[in-house]
Amino acid sequence: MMRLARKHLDWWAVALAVGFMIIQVACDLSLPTLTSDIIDKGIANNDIGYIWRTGGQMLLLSFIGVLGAAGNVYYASTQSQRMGQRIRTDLFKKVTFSSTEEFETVGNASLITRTTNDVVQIQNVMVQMLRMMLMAPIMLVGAGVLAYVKSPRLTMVFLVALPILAFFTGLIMYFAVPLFKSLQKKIDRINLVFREGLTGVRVIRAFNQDQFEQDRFEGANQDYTKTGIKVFMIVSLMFPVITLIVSGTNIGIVWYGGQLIGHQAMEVGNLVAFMTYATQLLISFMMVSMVFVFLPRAQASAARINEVMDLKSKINDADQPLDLNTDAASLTFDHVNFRYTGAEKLALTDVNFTATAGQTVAIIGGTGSGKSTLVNLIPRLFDPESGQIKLNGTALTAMSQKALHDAISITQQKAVLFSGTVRSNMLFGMPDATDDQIWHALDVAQASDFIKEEGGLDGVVEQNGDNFSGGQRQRLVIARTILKRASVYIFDDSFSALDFKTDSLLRQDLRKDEQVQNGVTVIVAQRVSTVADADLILVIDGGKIVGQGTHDELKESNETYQEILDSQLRKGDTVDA
Ligand SMILES: Nc1ncnc2c1ncn2[C@@H]1O[C@H](COP(=O)(O)OP(=O)(O)OP(=O)(O)O)[C@@H](O)[C@H]1O
Repeated sequence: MMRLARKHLDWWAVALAVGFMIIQVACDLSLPTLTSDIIDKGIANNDIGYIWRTGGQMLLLSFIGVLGAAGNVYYASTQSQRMGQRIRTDLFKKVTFSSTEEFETVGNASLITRTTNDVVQIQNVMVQMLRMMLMAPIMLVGAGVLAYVKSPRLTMVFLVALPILAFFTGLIMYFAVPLFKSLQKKIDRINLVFREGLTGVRVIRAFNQDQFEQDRFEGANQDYTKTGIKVFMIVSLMFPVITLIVSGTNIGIVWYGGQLIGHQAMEVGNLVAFMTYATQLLISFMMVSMVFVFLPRAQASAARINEVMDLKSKINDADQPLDLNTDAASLTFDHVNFRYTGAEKLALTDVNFTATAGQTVAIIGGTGSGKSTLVNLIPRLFDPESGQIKLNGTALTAMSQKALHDAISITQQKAVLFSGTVRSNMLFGMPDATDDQIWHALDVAQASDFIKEEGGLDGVVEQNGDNFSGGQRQRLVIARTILKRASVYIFDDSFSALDFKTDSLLRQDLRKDEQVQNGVTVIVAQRVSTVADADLILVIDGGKIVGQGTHDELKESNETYQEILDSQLRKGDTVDA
């Protein structure tokens, strides 16, 4: 928590919050003494002028006290909100610009809770700390000293009241703190079930699992609610206990103070002032305790946020990145081995090939054979265990990730679109593209017809592109990939959602596109018809390249390729390149 506070609070604003708080506390503490003076000097001597003067002073001090409180609230609130905003920005940056592998250990649902709810916990405690944690100790010491000045003997009452108060507060904290900590984990669980329910809503309905999912969510929801009720019941005990102790202390003070007045060892005004100081002292004590009750929850939240911020990305830039030559495109895999973290087996073994500008490399293989793994190494989503990948003659690890990503245009297996318009989605890879360039990319991707029907480039794209069919979404992301000027164009299983005719037309147009032909094209596919016209086909099986060559060469000599070909021809597919 301190680490986050040090990083995200403006210390000048904290200093101002402290300054305003000191003004407020000083005014609050001076009022009981003035009340006592009015009683003992003004009323006792029937001095109306003194009463007016002192009353006026009290009014002025109250007004200054209110200004102090307002100043403190202003800085406490703005600083805690700013702190929240800055933490959220940092978290988002960290998640967006780091490699994905590390975040899998935290999980998406928990990441969202950490960016939202955990940050709110910290904000709430920070505003309390900047108010109560500052006010309470000053008030506690100030009221204690002033009460002692009024009557040292009567101060003994606190020797009884404070330990009782400390005992009950300790008891409440003992039970509440662990529950507060577990609340955050239970919110994670709610988010997880909610997210799964939301993203899988169609599957849930299709399999008639609505009730099962609802029960699962209800379970998580009830678990959170029960813990929440328990913890807030425990905390709410604090108020009656404090009221009881404050009232008990006042009774003690009146009883003992009355005796002192009877023996003329104390004045009435001083007793009234003493009672006010006693209340201020006990309430301050309670406020400090309350912060200590809520602090552990915020500490737990801070630890969860720091855990994300401390995640070290395995993919880093070289100290002095080399420039990337973009004139002559080439892609080389030089004896590349790759293993997923913690996996026993290599996911890719000794992958070796080179492709140059204008060439198309196609990767074909069965499900789980390692096709996506291979292409994911190109944008450095992961780094090889051994061997080297070179882009335009430079090792990927020797250039900056920004230069690398600038030189790659990729369509992932899952078509990802963002809410906005067709144009805003297209400009994602090339912000300065003209409308003509966008229409050309849409033409090549066989997408212009339906885009014209859907309102042109200003047509709305809903979240995830939900207002388009799977095949249309796929064509839109292919167009986005074509639009970007790059050295390597990667299409990871992008043509599988297209019908044979569209697939064939698209590849024909891709071959004619000058910009794409200036780079290397990598196509991942399961259909032989999609890869048949490639310059180099890599047949992959169990992470190994078991054959490479052209369609005609592989058809003659490669057993795995022949098996794939046979199975697809049997199913009635045609190899129409
Ligand atoms: N993040 C991951 N962590 C661990 N293992 C993984 C991960 N992603 C994939 N694998 C494993 O690596 C192997 C290759 O997976 P990959 O996704 O590259 O296959 P693919 O050929 O693209 O399959 P498909 O055609 O079904 O998409 C599989 O055995 C898979 O279980």
